Amino acid sequence: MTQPLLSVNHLSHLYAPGKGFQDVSFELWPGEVLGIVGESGSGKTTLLNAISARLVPQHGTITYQARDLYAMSEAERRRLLRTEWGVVHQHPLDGLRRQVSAGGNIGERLMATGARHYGDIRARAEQWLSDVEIPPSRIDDLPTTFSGGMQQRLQIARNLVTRPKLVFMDEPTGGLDVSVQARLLDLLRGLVVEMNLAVVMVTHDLGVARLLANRLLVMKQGQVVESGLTDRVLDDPHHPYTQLLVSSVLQN
Ligand SMILES: Nc1ncnc2c1ncn2[C@@H]1O[C@H](COP(=O)(O)OP(=O)(O)OP(=O)(O)O)[C@@H](O)[C@H]1O
Repeated sequence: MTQPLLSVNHLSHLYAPGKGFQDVSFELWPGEVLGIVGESGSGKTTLLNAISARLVPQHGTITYQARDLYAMSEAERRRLLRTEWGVVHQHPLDGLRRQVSAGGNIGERLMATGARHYGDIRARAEQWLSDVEIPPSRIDDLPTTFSGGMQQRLQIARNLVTRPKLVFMDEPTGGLDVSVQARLLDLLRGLVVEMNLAVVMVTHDLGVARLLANRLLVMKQGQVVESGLTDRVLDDPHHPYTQLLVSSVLQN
């Protein structure tokens, strides 16, 4: 491919001075994982919402496969979110349907891409449950009966079943126990490579960023203060704020 999957150009959205993000630009290529890191309140989630078509930004443009995202109709953006894109929320129940079984949560996304045959849908849902290490015997159970780690794995299965090109993740391992987190990270890393997924991931955890992201944007008070390859940014941070972030992790 000779063009980026996603181009973000001079994007801004401010709720109030210093609250939101300002003048953010970057490109994302197929198969690339971009981590957005920075302290709480630096505008990471607001930025993620704007680039994933869930918040109309005040300024700037986003192009997805050379098409202006906000020149598309609302219906087209919604279709993208149901098919070629995925969104993994920090709190899994925000990204799952509580009243629908685990299998139904996965099958629903398949149906959005045209699958109609009940037996096939169920078989693929079972396969995905097992891929994300949920016993397929739980296929008819409601997600609310699952542990937090299982819910997060179900949310990942629901998003990836349509083989999306681009997935947005907001603190995908936040709020989970350390051991559950480590297994989930391994699983995610494997899936990202295997499916050649492009990912934009918000995290305040530099360990998660190091494991998953190829490139990082470091945000402070709504502005990108540094960007580059993950190893370069974390091993040789140039901006004093990045240096502070990295050293505060080392001291912990
Ligand atoms: N809907 C909103 N209306 C007004 N202000 C908002 C709104 N959403 C977020 N903010 C403010 O914008 C700033 C950026 O918030 P945002 O959630 O994007 O930061 P963040 O870096 O993701 O932080 P965290 O890691 O704590 O989630 C914060 O000061 C927040 O209070």
